[in-house]
Amino acid sequence: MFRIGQGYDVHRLVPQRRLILGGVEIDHERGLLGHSDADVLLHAICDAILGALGEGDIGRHFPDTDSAYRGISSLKLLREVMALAEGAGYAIGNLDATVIAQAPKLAPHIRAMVENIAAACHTDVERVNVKATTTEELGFAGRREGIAAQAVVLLQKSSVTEEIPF
Ligand SMILES: Nc1ccn([C@@H]2O[C@H](COP(=O)(O)O)[C@@H](O)[C@H]2O)c(=O)n1
Ligand SMILES: C[C@@]1(CO)OP(=O)(O)OP(=O)(O)OC[C@H]1O
Repeated sequence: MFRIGQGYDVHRLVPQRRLILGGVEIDHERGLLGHSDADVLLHAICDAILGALGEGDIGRHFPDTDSAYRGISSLKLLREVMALAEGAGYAIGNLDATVIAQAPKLAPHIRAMVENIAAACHTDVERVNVKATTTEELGFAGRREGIAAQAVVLLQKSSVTEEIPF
């Protein structure tokens, strides 16, 4: 009836790439490098859902050797992952994620990220939480070399989610 999963991802910050987090394009002097749009937050969420389903990871479902995924919006990947969950009879119980970034300041963008994630997962914004933290200038994130994200997702059988409001 319940399945829990966690996800973690890191992407490198480089010049001349767009910075997209939670499906939101953020004005910044560098962006994340990847085969897709490198949306590290959505990748961590995809992995958490896949983990809850016992379905491996994002690289297994969307290999970075497949040109179909070059530059793809990770919102599309999240919708596909969610379709797998729904096909197995699951809906989001709740989802919590943290973006680990020294910069830029993400607080002004969090609400838009939550709305994108909730829409892609066919759930209410009340079931989705996104946080941001720096690492106090320690480590790769602190040196602004990359951005990391982690996520935890609880999946519930859809029948339960319909009966029990959040
Ligand atoms: N990239 C970030 C990082 C953090 N925030 C917000 O600032 C708060 C304090 O961060 P600490 O790392 O000093 O704990 C944090 O709780 C976030 O609200 C942010 O907006 N963007
Ligand atoms: C998302 C995919 C899509 O090809 O590519 P990347 O953007 O490189 O992201 P990563 O987190 O390395 O996961 C692998 C791939 O699934």
